[in-house]
Amino acid sequence: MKIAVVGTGYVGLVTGTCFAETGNQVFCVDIDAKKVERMLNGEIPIYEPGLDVLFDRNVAEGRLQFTTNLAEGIKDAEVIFLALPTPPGEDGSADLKYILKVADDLGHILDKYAVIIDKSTVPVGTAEKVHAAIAKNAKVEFDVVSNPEFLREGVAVEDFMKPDRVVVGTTSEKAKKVMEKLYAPLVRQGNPVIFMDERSAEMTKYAANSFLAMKITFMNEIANLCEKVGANVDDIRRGIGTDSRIGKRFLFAGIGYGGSCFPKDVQALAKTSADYDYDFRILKSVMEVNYDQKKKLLPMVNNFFDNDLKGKTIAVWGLAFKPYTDDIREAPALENIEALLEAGATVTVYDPEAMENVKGILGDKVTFCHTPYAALDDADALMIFTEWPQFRTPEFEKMGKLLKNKVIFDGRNLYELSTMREMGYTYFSIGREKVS
Ligand SMILES: NC(=O)c1ccc[n+]([C@@H]2O[C@H](COP(=O)([O-])OP(=O)(O)OC[C@H]3O[C@@H](n4cnc5c(N)ncnc54)[C@H](O)[C@@H]3O)[C@@H](O)[C@H]2O)c1
Ligand SMILES: O=c1ccn([C@@H]2O[C@H](COP(=O)(O)OP(=O)(O)O[C@H]3O[C@H](CO)[C@@H](O)[C@H](O)[C@H]3O)[C@@H](O)[C@H]2O)c(=O)[nH]1
Repeated sequence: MKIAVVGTGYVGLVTGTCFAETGNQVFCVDIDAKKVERMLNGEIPIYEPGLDVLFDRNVAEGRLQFTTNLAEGIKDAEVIFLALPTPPGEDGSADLKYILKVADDLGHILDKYAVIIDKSTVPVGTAEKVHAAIAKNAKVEFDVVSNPEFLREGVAVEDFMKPDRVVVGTTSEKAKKVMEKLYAPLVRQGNPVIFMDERSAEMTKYAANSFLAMKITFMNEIANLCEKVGANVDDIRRGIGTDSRIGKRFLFAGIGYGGSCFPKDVQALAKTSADYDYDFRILKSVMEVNYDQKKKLLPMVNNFFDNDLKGKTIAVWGLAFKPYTDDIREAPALENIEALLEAGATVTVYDPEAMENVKGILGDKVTFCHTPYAALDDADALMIFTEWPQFRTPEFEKMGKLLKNKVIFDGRNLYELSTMREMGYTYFSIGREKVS
């Protein structure tokens, strides 16, 4: 098929590359001329494991092309993906200006039937708005379909190529046939394309993200209670996760959820609820608890140093909001580092992928180190914010020699309490007893 992808950010690039890999002819369109220039030079603009290989192959074999010109990109395309940003507006609702601008442009240039696909996460009613914006000027027939994306950063290729399900919202039989053809190669392993109307598809995306954010938040609250009653949240996770009605995934207590999706999508669903005069109380709690959870380690650090961080050096392992990505959007590490700096501490940091992005924000306010151990040299304590695999089995003896105090504040529960005890560390984690 001939496919156009408008917006070559995270989702657009994965969508375009994966559809090229399954034999389609894909044109990616982006307004960012520098980004397009880099891609035309064969450079992939994001870090995502496994995507580079597919990107290189499909560019080399001519199935994946790039342009800044919308009319060139959509020429003869049967489907046009809109993978554009939907950042939170001032009132928390998803800002549709990028999508509606492209929709308006499409109305002027569409010259044959095409299915326009909302791939971005957009509130209920957006497909109708996109339809109206195109229809204002369109001279040809077209359909607008809602097809939300469920991929996770870090495992995006696997999620896209082997989706648990594909959700398609359309009430047009013609568009349904096109969507079935489009997704046939991806769902042959037996996972379904679930068809529904546009509004239900739009809600499904917000319901999925909000449910997962709630699941994590529930475990974070259980963790907070575990600390008070003397129970271990990891045991609780194993104890309840084995119940197939609950499931093992997304039960890891920690330093709060971050990233480009959960925070903004929970907020946007709350805004939709308010718009429709519905008081969605669970969502409000999820947001409140997560706000506090992200700062959870700070009182422990302050308390350990008698509320005086001036002159102290805190080493930080992990900046990305989760492993296998360089994405730092809403990453818990960032606001904790800001608080440490504010309190007068010096901060040394290490992250295998995200340091370049953090340099753009913190500049020389922190010291960027080339190895995890370099960050520990003469530091008073270690804080951990991202569960990169290389942090899981470090050399504790070497760490103990580098650190001034053998103390770790772990926002990801990476270590066994027994190991920490044996190695003589003071160890704070989430929802488990303190080791001292
Ligand atoms: N990042 C994820 O993991 C993820 C997963 C599922 C869904 N989503 C949703 O997908 C959407 C896109 O997210 P993202 O992370 O890929 O966004 P992004 O900000 O990384 O990328 C968006 C791209 O759109 C481009 N753009 C803006 N205006 C344009 C225009 N007029 N014409 C062409 N290109 C234009 C930007 O230059 C940028 O490259 C959002 O709604 C997001 O909520 C994201
Ligand atoms: O048990 C868990 C699982 C996740 N997290 C945190 O939750 C956040 C989000 O993690 P994850 O869902 O893996 O990352 P995203 O790439 O943001 O993916 C989410 O957001 C995407 C954008 O909408 C959706 O497409 C995905 O389905 C959805 O999982 C991160 O801060 C994680 O550290 C936890 O704290 N505990």
